[in-house]
Amino acid sequence: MPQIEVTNLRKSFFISEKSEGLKGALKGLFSGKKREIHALNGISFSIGKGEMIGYIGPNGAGKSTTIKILSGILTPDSGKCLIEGRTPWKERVAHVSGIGVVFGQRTQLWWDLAVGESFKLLKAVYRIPDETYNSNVAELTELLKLAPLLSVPVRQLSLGQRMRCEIAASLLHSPPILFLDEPTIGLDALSKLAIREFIRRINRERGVTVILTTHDMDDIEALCSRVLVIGEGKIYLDGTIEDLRRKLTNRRRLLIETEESRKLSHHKAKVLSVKGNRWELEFDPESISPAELVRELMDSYAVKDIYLENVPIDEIIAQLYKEVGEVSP
Ligand SMILES: Nc1ncnc2c1ncn2[C@@H]1O[C@H](COP(=O)(O)OP(=O)(O)OP(=O)(O)O)[C@@H](O)[C@H]1O
Repeated sequence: MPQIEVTNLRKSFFISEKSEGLKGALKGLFSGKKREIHALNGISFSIGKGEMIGYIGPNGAGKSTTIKILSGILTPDSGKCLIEGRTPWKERVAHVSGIGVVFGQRTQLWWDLAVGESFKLLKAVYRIPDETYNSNVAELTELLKLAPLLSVPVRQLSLGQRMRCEIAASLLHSPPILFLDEPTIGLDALSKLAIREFIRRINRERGVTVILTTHDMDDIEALCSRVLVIGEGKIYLDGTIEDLRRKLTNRRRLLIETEESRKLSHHKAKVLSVKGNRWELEFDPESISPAELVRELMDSYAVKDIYLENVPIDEIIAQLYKEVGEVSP
């Protein structure tokens, strides 16, 4: 049986209609005119224990709404969701002991308390036994390098430091499932790598199921074996990154550096860019194999260096988001 089973979830919001300007805003406030937004339009998926899922989609697609329903914060209008046999919004107390949640844009820590004090409060909130708490704090402190931060008030932490503490806080009660909503937003490259490495580790070593929403495709490529793409409140694709690539493009790129200033061309490849003697070509591997293309180019030009690559995932996702469209409020 899947650990998470979501069937036909729907959720709408009503927002006040308003015209432009202050006058329009005030008029909208009092006119009572409302417009319905279908944030989730009947989504279904199931997730097995220990999976690491990337949940992606354009702004306003319904990602955070899904995570809020899965964590019991929001109640859907209709549909089913069973997580380890529980319905999140009906059995909230039992449910929160089995999940960890991190919202990158919000904190679950107490702003004026030192991090260590926040952890102790969470211990009380979740009724974590001493032994579990002590061993988790020790392990998380070591893995996320929290020792110098435990005595610092949360409001004095940098974003990257706070995010490490947020992730530790979400795991203090050893939940088997972790929801991460944009955990690397605004972080520098080094902090992102540290957080990624940690997520990979708890997934591998503790078998924690991870659902990760992010706009950072490097996060997804580095971590997720499976992606769920949501657009206009519906699941648009459920598969591997390779499935995503294949569905949207089969084109490949070749970077080639020559030792001559002659213009480079090939009838089965399109030149995307030129910088000095460095050429970026795009081709369809069904019309010419990479080996054949390389051989033909090497026969015709003095080639210094050559590098084959896929179309970058960011470009693929940008193309995908154009297809699924942004949900405008
Ligand atoms: N509390 C709310 N009241 C009214 N509308 C809402 C509310 N929460 C979400 N929405 C609307 O529902 C839609 C889905 O929002 P949601 O936050 O789930 O999107 P998202 O995929 O997480 O987007 P982003 O990538 O921008 O964070 C949007 O159109 C949003 O404006």
